[in-house]
Amino acid sequence: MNVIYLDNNATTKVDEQVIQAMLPYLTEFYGNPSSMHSFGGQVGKAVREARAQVAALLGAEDSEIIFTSCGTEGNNAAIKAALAAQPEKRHIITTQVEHAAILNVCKQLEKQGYTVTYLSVDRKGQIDLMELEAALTGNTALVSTMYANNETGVVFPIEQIGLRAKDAGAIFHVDAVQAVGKIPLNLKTSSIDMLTLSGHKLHAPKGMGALYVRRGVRFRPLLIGGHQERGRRAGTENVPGIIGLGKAAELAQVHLKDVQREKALRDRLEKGLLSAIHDTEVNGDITQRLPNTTSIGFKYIEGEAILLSLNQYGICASSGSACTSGSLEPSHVLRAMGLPYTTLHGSIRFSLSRYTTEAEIDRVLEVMPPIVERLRAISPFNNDQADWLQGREEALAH
Ligand SMILES: Cc1ncc(COP(=O)(O)O)c(C=O)c1O
Ligand code: FES
Repeated sequence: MNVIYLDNNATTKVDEQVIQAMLPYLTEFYGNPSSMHSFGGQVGKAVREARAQVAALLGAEDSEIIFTSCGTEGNNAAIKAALAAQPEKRHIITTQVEHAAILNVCKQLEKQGYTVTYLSVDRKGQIDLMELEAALTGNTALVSTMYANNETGVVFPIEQIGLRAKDAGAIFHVDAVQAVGKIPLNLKTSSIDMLTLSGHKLHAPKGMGALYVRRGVRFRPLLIGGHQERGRRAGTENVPGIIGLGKAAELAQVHLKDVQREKALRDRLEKGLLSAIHDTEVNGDITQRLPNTTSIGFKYIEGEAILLSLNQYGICASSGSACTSGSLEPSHVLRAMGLPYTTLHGSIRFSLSRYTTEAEIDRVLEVMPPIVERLRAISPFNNDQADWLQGREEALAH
């Protein structure tokens, strides 16, 4: 059975050209980029080229790019660096809908005496800039928000957040793991101080990422050791991974030009599902959204049951973020948006990529209506019980 892969926000297929670019650095060019001999030196040159490719995608200087082991490392390093640079400040602002690689770091920092403001989101998944303004004080070291949400695709008003953070003298970090390669970026003209990206979301391998640190922003390394990455990230470089990320960045820049095709397929899927299946709604702000993502709530049924049924057709989607999907807890993102209980549990995320075809979308449109119909027929939660369930949910939340 052919797999129809619509879970690209969880991870993506490594591009064939990325693999080809990497291969020589797993075989013949195994030198250490820091070595004095030219055998290592040629590897160092390739690493410099990859850095330039990543910088070009972001509109950054080469020297502003630090290679990391993943998006999670980038986020950890950015937060810790921002706090270390301003030890007198003890306040952080983030949002309720961040990835675990931000939220769990913040929770740990709270235990260490920091105060964290978790900005709320509205029903569309958008933050309130007034709430941000009210939260900012002279004690705020860092504002860290995501560029685009991994579950809903909702894009935050990044520059408006950044300008407010800068006015208050805070460092502005952006987790752009889901945005890079899907939205054009130009960090030269941006208020972003630090930005995280992850290779495996843009057709490079897993376990590879980068952190952008604006020139002039004080940075303290997370990993201490050798002088690699200009002393900002110790450890012998993951050369094949770096070469792969560079190539993936170059390809992403080309692909950004025809992202409309992907968006058109996403819209076709969304419109098709909404018109064929009643009691269905799109979660999140559809005017400010990634071109590849749709999160759809199918009322009165369980998302996990839909996923299992889709799985039988070889269709991969997701009910929340891959990291938390084993937990059966409703998504913290959809919860923060205040979705009703009945939608919260029946929400599915479809995330497309440049490999998605029209035939694949049509196949999903073919199989989804009967799946939902069958599950609803056996669902104990019919319309009458929905109000009772919502009431119970609210009671439990208090
Ligand atoms: C928004 C966001 N931030 C951070 C991460 C973590 O990236 P990585 O898997 O490379 O650690 C992910 C991916 O799971 C993500 O979606
Ligand atoms: S894999 Fe995307 S949220 Fe963890």
